[in-house]
Amino acid sequence: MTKLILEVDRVTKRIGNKTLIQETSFKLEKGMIYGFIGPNGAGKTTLMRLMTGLIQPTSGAIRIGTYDVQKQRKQALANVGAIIESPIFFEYMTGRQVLRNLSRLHSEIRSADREKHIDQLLQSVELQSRADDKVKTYSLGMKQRLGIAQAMLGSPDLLLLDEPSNGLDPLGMRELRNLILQLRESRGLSFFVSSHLLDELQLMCDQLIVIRAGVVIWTGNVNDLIVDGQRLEDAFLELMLS
Ligand SMILES: Nc1ncnc2c1ncn2[C@@H]1O[C@H](COP(=O)(O)OP(=O)(O)OP(=O)(O)O)[C@@H](O)[C@H]1O
Repeated sequence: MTKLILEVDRVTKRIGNKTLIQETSFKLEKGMIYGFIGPNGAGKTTLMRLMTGLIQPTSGAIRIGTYDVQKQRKQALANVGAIIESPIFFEYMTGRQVLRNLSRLHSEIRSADREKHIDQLLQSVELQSRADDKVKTYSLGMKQRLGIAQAMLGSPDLLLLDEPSNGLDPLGMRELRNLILQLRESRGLSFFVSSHLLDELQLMCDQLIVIRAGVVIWTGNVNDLIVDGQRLEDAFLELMLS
């Protein structure tokens, strides 16, 4: 049976007289990789900020598991990790120190389990051999992987990644994609990934959520949008022009 992880329920966000997100609803299920696409300014970052409780909806609700993000913020967010905008680390710390520091913000991690949890995370993102080097010596891809380890502190079911491939070279992109696919496989994690790099999304996503001018205009299986070996980019442009 599919397990519902997050539900966006008729969410609207207005700032001043501008409607950033309008009456938006969708559901995310366990073990799925969702691509979140839309033109510049469509509202992707705004919706991801709403989903992680960084800003409040004007109306509607966001539930994670059975918890309301607004009313039961702490319990709701225990099940979600996020990288919204690029992760910023203290570059003079080692990767392990960064995770150790941030782990203190997670009361659900028992202090006796902390070091083991951090070791497992470093291993999951393949940073164990560089764990005790300073972050300033890391490549962008390694910093992005450390960001994923940070988002996985406390073992959430869902990771929200806002444009994670930005700035990565083709090898870095492939490593990130393989990491996402492997974490879904080994841990049953779900991912919600926004990106303008549609070829990249096509290689890893099961489902797509398409937003235009604050309104979700298409949700469904990637293969239902793409016809006969078409590129996602072409299907997306057709949808935008329709
Ligand atoms: N605090 C704010 N006050 C007013 N308008 C805002 C605010 N934050 C975002 N906007 C506007 O809301 C719209 C959606 O912005 P958002 O950053 O969510 O889009 P996006 O889809 O993430 O874009 P991009 O692909 O360029 O990153 C834009 O028109 C933006 O200018």
